[in-house]
Amino acid sequence: MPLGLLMVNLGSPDAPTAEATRRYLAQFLHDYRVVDTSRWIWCPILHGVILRIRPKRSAKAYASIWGEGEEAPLVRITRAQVAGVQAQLGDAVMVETAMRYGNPSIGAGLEKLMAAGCEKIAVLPLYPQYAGATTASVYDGVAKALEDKWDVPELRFLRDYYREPAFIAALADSLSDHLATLDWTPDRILTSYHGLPQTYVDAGDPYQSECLETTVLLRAHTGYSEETLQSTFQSRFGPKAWLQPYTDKVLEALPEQGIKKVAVMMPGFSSDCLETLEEIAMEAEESFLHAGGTHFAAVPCLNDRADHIDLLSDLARRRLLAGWLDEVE
Ligand SMILES: C=CC1=C(C)c2cc3[nH]c(cc4nc(cc5[nH]c(cc1n2)c(C)c5CCC(=O)O)C(CCC(=O)O)=C4C)c(C)c3C=C
Ligand SMILES: [Fe+2]
Ligand SMILES: [Fe+2]
Repeated sequence: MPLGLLMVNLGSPDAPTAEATRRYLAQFLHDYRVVDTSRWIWCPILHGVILRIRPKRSAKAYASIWGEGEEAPLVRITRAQVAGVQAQLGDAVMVETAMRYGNPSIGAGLEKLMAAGCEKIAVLPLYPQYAGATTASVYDGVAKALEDKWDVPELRFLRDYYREPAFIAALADSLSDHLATLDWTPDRILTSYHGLPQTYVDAGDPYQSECLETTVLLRAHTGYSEETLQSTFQSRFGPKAWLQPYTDKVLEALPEQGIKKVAVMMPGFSSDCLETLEEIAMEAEESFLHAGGTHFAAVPCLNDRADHIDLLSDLARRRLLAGWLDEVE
């Protein structure tokens, strides 16, 4: 009987169309972990305004990064990660891809594993830093997918992995590999993390401190100073205050301070996606150059780099499957 490993990422629309994007955003933005506002207030705004306007705009952005594949970059890259980890873990473990929103769903992934006879399933949310909106939402998604089952598998979850030395080393190597392809050296390197409403952190979400600690660990590993390697937060949504400093505002202000060569890396994203490929590598680059910057580089996420596959396989073996593996091998 194989062990099951479900690798879960956020998800993307099924196609870069307004209709598919509306379906995806409707599921995503109904999650209380993502938007904690009372439904009496939120649903009229969501259905009356956001789901009428945003899908068209976001679909255009998705179309600009979609490429030739049938699936969105985030889904394609996650499948490549799953294939890499499956190759390393061998036949004792069956590895499946799942998305918190959209397809392939968490429910479909669990069904496949259970149909193959997995009675023990480990869940690896592909978020290095914990946030209620991401990691805890995966826990909810797994519980929800199992709520109509009489016979539920034994489950284990990974909470975060930003402190793993191999994660920090992979980030540092991906940065130096990318910088080696440039014929210029950045004056400033931003570590840009997805944002979160400030109120969530004030209420106790540890995400901000895990992001800041990631950058501290990366500084210690690379030797970059506090001034050179700076943390920022991107991808705001709505009018509330989100975690600061905001990546776009920092980038727009840097040229005036004489900092015109900038590299941005995104250590909170395990694979490239809309927020890295479009928001940073297209939009942020354009506004930085417009503000007077001369050189801009977006460092690719760890994606299916060999060191990332090694890290994910090791996390699965050491922090999820330990003990279970001895029983099946
Ligand atoms: C509405 C509130 C949002 C919260 C809170 C939020 C937290 C959060 N998200 C990620 C990672 C990703 N988010 C992505 C896209 C995305 N995020 C939001 C909103 C919130 N995110 C929206 C509406 C979207 C969709 C795109 C758009 O319309 O702008 C993605 C990329 C998905 C893709 O298909 O490529 C990722 C990844 C984290 C890590 C996080 C909290 C820490
Ligand atoms: Fe609703
Ligand atoms: Fe998001």
